[in-house]
This record gives sequence, structure tokens and C-alpha cells, in this order.
Amino acid sequence: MISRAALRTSDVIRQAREHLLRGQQLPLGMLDACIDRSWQRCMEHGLQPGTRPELPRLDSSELRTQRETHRRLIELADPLIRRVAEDLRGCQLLLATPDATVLKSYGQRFVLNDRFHIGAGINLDERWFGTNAPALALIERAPVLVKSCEHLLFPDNPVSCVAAPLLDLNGDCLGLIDLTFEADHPRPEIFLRRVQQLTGALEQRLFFRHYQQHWVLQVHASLAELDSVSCGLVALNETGLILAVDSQAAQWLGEASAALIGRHIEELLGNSWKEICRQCESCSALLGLPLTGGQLVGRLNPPDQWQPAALSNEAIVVPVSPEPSLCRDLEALVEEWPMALAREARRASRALEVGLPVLLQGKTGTGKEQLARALHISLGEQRPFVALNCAALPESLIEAELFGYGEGAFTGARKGGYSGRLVQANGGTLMLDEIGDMPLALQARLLRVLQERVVTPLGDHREVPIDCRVIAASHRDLEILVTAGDFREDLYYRLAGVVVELPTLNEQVDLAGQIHERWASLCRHHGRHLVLDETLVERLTAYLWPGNWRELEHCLEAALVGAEPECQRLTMEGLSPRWQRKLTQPMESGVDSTATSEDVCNGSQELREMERAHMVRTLEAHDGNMTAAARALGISRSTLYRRLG
Ligand SMILES: Nc1ncnc2c1ncn2[C@@H]1O[C@H](COP(=O)(O)OP(=O)(O)OP(=O)(O)O)[C@@H](O)[C@H]1O
Repeated sequence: MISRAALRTSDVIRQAREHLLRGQQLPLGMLDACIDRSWQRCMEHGLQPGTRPELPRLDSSELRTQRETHRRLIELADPLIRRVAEDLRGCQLLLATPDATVLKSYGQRFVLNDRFHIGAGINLDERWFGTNAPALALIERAPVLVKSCEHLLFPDNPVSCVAAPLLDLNGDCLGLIDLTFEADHPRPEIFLRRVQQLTGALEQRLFFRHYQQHWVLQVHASLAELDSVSCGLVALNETGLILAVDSQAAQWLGEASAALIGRHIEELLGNSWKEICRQCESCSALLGLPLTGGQLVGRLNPPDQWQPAALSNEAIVVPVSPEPSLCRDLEALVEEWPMALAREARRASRALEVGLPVLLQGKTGTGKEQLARALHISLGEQRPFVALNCAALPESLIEAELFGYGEGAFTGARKGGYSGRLVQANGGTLMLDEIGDMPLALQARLLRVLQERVVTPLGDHREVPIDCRVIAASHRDLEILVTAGDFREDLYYRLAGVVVELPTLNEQVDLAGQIHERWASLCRHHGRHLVLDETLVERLTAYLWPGNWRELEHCLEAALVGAEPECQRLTMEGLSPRWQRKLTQPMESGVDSTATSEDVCNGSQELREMERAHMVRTLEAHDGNMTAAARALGISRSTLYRRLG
């Protein structure tokens, strides 16, 4: 289907459309077979080229209900699709239900024609939308490519799309993933492969999840490919009997799944099952599989992925001992801050003191952790400060890490169990960093703990009372996440006792003054006395600083410690070539997508007007949804409000 569809030229497809409009039968083979079938079905539904259909679209509460219904699908697919969307700039990815209702949209937002944009809440059923990749993938139960001109009702639309269904272990359809890209892309089959890889990876994840209490054998002909989507998976019970075989494994093993299920793995491996299990008592083991017809490589994964080694891995836990530079007393920290912000920080400190939670919001490097530590210190230095980065922990470990577990809670649990970060923070402060990245299912458990103030460790029925102050932080706007259904509203209100929004460097009222302050403090710290050249300061203030304070600090400190001993004034020439380049080409400097919008906003009145018009258009394209529009523009929602205000 891939190559044949790719070979169809738009001229041939146009001719086919004309045949259809004249009521003539299409010559056999003129269209790709699945497109042909789809066009025939569309005609039977009364659709034909030129039909302008009314598309059903869910309102926000209906969409929330759909998302709740398909919560498991979203939790499974969301992180992977996000990653692909970040990779494939300029493409749009959709996650949809088995009846083609779009649950979420990622990346670019394409508009099909002046009437519809593709986004969450629309339903792409063939009966009203005509030929399209999501509908076809569901009907054909296979990956499909639908080129721009093959969309029966929208032949002049600017996009082509590929889609693949996501099947569960029984072969039932859980949903689908669509990838939409510009129609003139020369190699659409690349996207088809990408979407197949994505659904393949998700199906493997489902298999591992389903059989997490069992042994899972990965098989492939090549060691290098053992972790790829082309590897096959076999689930085994504790005695080595085969419980399930996925389609890839059946291919590698050269037999139908049904013929393999119920047989003993020793028949395939030649080794004793006991011996193999002993090899991988604490971790997965690599095996050579001497099979008739050739040698395969395998990896046998023991039941339950939660290994004690992984749980005690300190690298995934934010260290409890604070970095010296981050440990500043609250008053010293807010001394130079704008008055309103300093007032908010003091308010947060008072709130924390009486047990109210504090939420710190701000882009990366805006000083959330620094403020959290200062707030903690203002309560009394003797108490523990426990920071947990919710984004850095694998999803399967967060629960054990937060709530702890009892002895023998699962295979390989530490002797004596583990108290968990919440209990460790007892009497002190718990910082839940990047809380916006916490999976929805865990949010529910955390909410219960915060309400009831007791923790029940995994595998243990005893309740442990906890008494700690909570500071949550996120670079993502939690209100936006709540609106999008990605963060629980009730948890948001539980955490947002006092909200402090930390401004980006570009939002500082007196950035030049702040740069001088920071420079003076660094000079004191390093015992140097260099003057900052004013032309350089101008360049520094014009730069966008996507990494905020952290980036500024790196830039200034590197220049200071690298300056010649006799140097008295730091000018542009004193900076590294990389920094000189960044500061002279500010528009290109941004890895950060805020660069374009922000930079234009700093420009002339005319540019500002153009920027505003662009924002209004984007907002309209997103049905007035500020969250979605801000995301599409690559700026924060508050920035969007401000710029439009
Ligand atoms: N107001 C400030 N003045 C000067 N330096 C600051 C200020 N705020 C933060 N910094 C410095 O910026 C760096 C980053 O701060 P911090 O780690 O607190 O930011 P963050 O918002 O938690 O970042 P991330 O979200 O990436 O974890 C630190 O080295 C800190 O000392």
C-alpha cells in the first residue's frame, strides 16, 4: 500500500475524480485499491467532490468526557507522540478514538480550507469527512497514506496524511494515530514508516504492561535491533510455558502464535528454564537462541519491571542537600526584586508557615528552585527539604518513590521496605518540581494524600501520617493544563494556595540594571574588578534569554573567569565566539520557539501591529482557545493576554 499509493500522480487522481463526477466507472487500478474503495463508499453515502459537509465537533465538556473515557489510551500514547511531534517540526499529529474522534492534537495546526482546522474534538468519520487517513486506517485496520488530492471532498487542501490503528493484545482497536504534513513533501512514505513505528512501539508497551507480572522474552535476528519496534515479544509464566506471542515474534520464530502458545520455552531455547531464570535474577539477561533455521538473539526480562536497583538509583532523585548557590535567605533573595514580586514571595512564605501550599510557575531558569529553597529556609533551617523532580522519574517508579513500599511489596523490593519521599519530608518541606508532568493516575493518589495527610505505602496496609509543607513548581502553566484536561482541577486548587509567577528575563522591567547587579555579584565572588561595557550591556538586553537567569549566569561567569588578568573592561570581543554570534544574531539564537514572537514584539510599531494581527489570526484558528493559541505561537498564555491586551 505504501509504494503503490506513493506512485499515484495527482494528474491520474484528477482524471479519476472527473470520471466519478461524470458518473463513469473508474478504470481498474486507476486509484490505489483502498482509496478506490473509500471513494465508492463516499459516493454511496451521498458525498461527492464539491460536497461541503457539516463536521461534528465536541464542545469542551464533551471532549473532557471523551478524554476521561480514553484516559488509558492518552496516558499510554501521549508521552511518545509528544516526543515525535517535537522531532518532526512542521507536522501535526493526532490521537483519536476508535470512532475517529480526535482526542488530542500535537505540533502544527493545519487548516484544511478556509472553513475547518484540524484539531481536538472533531470527528473524521468517512461518512461526513469523506476519504481521509484516520477513517481509512480504522476501516482497513492497517497503516494508510492519503495524499492531498486523494481526499475526495478536499482535493485542494494543503496537506497529506498517514495514519495507523493502535491494536490491543486481542487485536481490538484502541485508537489511532495520524500524522499530517505538507502536501508537497517529496517522500511521504517516511511519515508512514514513522507512524507505523509509533504504533508499533505503543503496542509493545501495551504487551509489557499487560505481562508485567510475567517473564517477557524479546527476540530478533540482530542484537542491534533487539530494542527496536521490529523485535518480537513472547510472554511466559513462571514455569516457562508460553502465554502469548505477538505477531513479530511469530514471524521470527517461524510459527503461528496459536501453535506456540502453551508450549514450553525449553523446546525453543534448548536450555533448562531454571538455569535461564537464575541468570537473570536481578536484571534482564541476553540469550542466544539456537533455533532450527538460524540463530536468534533474545533478552529475557524478569517479572515486574520495578527493580530494587532502579529504585535506589540516586541519579533520578533530586539531591536533598542544596547547591550552595541556590541556598539564599528569602530577604536576601528578594532584596533586588521588583516590589510586587517580592511581596508575592513574602506572602508565599507566610502562607507556607501556616501550612498552605505554594505553587511556583515560571519558565526554565527563572528561579523556581532557588525561591523554593529560600522559602524553606525562612521556616527554619533544621527541617528537611526534599525535592522530587516528577519529570525525571520513570512513570513506573514515581509511585514507589513518593509513597514508599512495604517489605516484599514486589519482586526485589528492598529489605525493610522504603519510606518514600513524602515521609522523608515529614516536619519539613516537600518540593514537587515539574508537577505538570505527573501522570494523571498518580495525581489522584497525590490528591488523596494531601487531603487526608496519610500515606499508605505500596503493598502495606498501615497508614503513615505525614506532616510536611508542600511547594509545587512547574515550567508549564497548570491552568492551561487543567483546561486541556491534562491536569486535575481539584489537585490544582489543592496545590495553588498561593501562586507566584516568576517572570522571564525579558519580562524584567530593568534588565540592564539586573545584568549590572549580577555582574557586580559575580565580580565580588571571583575577586575581579571589571567594568561592563555599555555597548555589550545593550546587546545583552536585546537578547532573548530562553534559558533565563541560568543562561545569563553562564554567559557572564564564563566571560569573567575567561578574561585576561590585566583586562579592566569586558566588551563584545571579550566573549567567546559562540556568545558573540548569539548576541549579534538574536533572531537565530533561539532554540526556543518564543524567539520569533518575542523578538518581533520588541520591534517597531509596525512590526508590533503585524505580530498582533498574527496572534489574532492564530487565536481565531484555535476557536478563541487562548491555551492552544499560545502553545501554537510558542509563548506563554499570560504573554499572549498581555500582547493582545
Ligand atoms: N532572581 C535571580 N537573580 C539571579 N540569579 C538567579 C535568579 N533566579 C535564579 N537565578 C539563578 O538561575 C539559576 C537557575 O535557577 P533555578 O534552578 O532556581 O531555576 P528553575 O526555574 O528552578 O529552573 P528549572 O525549571 O530549569 O529547574 C540558578 O543558578 C540561580 O542561582
